[in-house]
Formats: sequence, C-alpha cells, structure tokens
Amino acid sequence: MTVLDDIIAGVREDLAVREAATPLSVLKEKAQRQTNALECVSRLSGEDAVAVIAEVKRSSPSKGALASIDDPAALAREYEKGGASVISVLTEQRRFGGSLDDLRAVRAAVDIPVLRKDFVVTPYQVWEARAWGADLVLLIVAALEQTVLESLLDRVHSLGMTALVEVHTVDEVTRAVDAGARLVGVNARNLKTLEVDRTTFARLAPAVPEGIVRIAESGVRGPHDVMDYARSGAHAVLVGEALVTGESPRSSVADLVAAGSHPSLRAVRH
Ligand SMILES: O=C(O)c1ccccc1NCC(=O)[C@H](O)[C@H](O)COP(=O)(O)O
Repeated sequence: MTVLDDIIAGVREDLAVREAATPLSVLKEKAQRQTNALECVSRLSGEDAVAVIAEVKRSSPSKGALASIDDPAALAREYEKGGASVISVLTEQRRFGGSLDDLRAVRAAVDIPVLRKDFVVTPYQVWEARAWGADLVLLIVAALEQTVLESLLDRVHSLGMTALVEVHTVDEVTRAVDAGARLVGVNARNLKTLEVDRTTFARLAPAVPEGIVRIAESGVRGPHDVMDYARSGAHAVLVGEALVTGESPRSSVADLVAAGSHPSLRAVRH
C-alpha cells in the first residue's frame, strides 16, 4: 500500500461518517445557499506576475507537525494582505490536521478564492466543498480512474467551481487535459515516496498545452524557487510549509509575490 492509498483509505472512513450524518440532499441545499464561486482561471494565469497560492497546512505525512495554526482565518488574512491570489485549505483530518471548519473560517475571512485541498474521490466531497464555500477543488489524477476524474471534473464545473488537477507524470498530464482540466498542478512531491524533486515541473510543463494554466506545487523554500519555477513556465506556485513555518506569513508571501513579478521574468512570461 502506498502513502496515497493509505491516506485515501482514511479519507473514505471519515467520509462515511459524514455521509451518515448529513444526507446529500441536505448538503445540496446548503451548497445552493452559498454565493457563487469566484472565477479563478484568469487570476492564476500569471499574465503580469506569477500568482501565489498560499496554503493553510498544520502537518503533513512527510514532515509531521508543522504549525499549530489556532486561527486559520487570521493566517489566511495575512496571506491575502501579503498578496496571495488564492488560499489553499487542507481539509484532510488524519494526516494534515485540517477540517471543513477551517475551510468555512477561511472563506468568511478573505475576499480571494479558496481551494479545498483534500483527497477527493466522490461527488459528495465536491458538494461539501461548495457547501463550505470553496471556489476551487483539488483533483489528484493518481487517485482517480479516468471516468471518475471526468465525472468529478464535470461536477466541479457544474457547481461553478474550478478544479486544480494534480499530476506527477507526463501520462497524467495527458489524462488531465483529456478530462478537460483548465488548471494543471504539477506536484514536485512524489506521493508514493514523499520525496520532493523540483525538476519535475520543468520535465512536465512542456506537455501541458498552451491555454491551460500551469501551477507548480510543493517544494518552494523561498523567492529563488518561485523564479526557477517561473523560468520553467509556471503561471502560479502553491506553497505550504515555507509559509506556515516562517516568522511572518504576510511578508513571506509578499517576498514570493515580488519574486514572481521580477522584471527578469518578463522575457520568459507566456
Ligand atoms: O505534504 C505532504 O507531505 C504530502 C504528502 C502526501 C500527499 C500530499 C502531501 N502534501 C500536499 C501538497 O500537495 C502540499 O501541501 C502543497 O503542494 C504544498 O507543498 P509544500 O510547500 O512543500 O508544503
């Protein structure tokens, strides 16, 4: 069993408990009471600068406890003030210490789009994301059969949200594009070994067709990594650990945003 399999087994157990407590019909009513999801594709398309997706991440399978984050809303507000384009909220409980309550709190605290970052394997979780105010939902290609990926992507779009479709190989890029992804996230973290290889983005980016937004996920330690990813064609970066473990989340985000708009990157922007 891989780490990803293990995480998903736990996610399915927790999901069964929530499904027993809240019927899908109730969830749908809650989702329909939400204001419309915010548009995300153009915000992340890196027209003028590399966009920063800043993550609320308490712990991880690779590093264990990272930060206690007693007030995720306050952290998200700091990220927004630092210039983040999107807030990513890890809602998985067992390995990342997140929750849907974190998602709700962050949604209420900021004006920018919010990503539900979890291991989504059923439409119920997509409805949950909308019911708790998410604008984006992560779909991990490695965790999904192609027909399931396609139907989840359709559900995300039908609810007015955007999917961030995560890939780790060129074959997965093809699957993401065939399924209709508008945002493709290349994760430098191998979900089987948990090793981070920052060269993954440069290898996979050329396989992502023009017109699809390319997001570099994981392994950003500071401004130089944002610039390296940008030179390899990233329109946006997704950053967790470096922000939650730093001294000042607001200035850490601001430093990454400044790096992403560095004049030397104008020549490589496309
Ligand atoms: O972070 C992990 O250890 C991890 C392990 C298994 C599956 C997913 C994992 N992380 C989710 C993410 O994709 C990252 O939180 C995100 O890309 C930010 O990465 P980082 O900036 O390196 O914290």
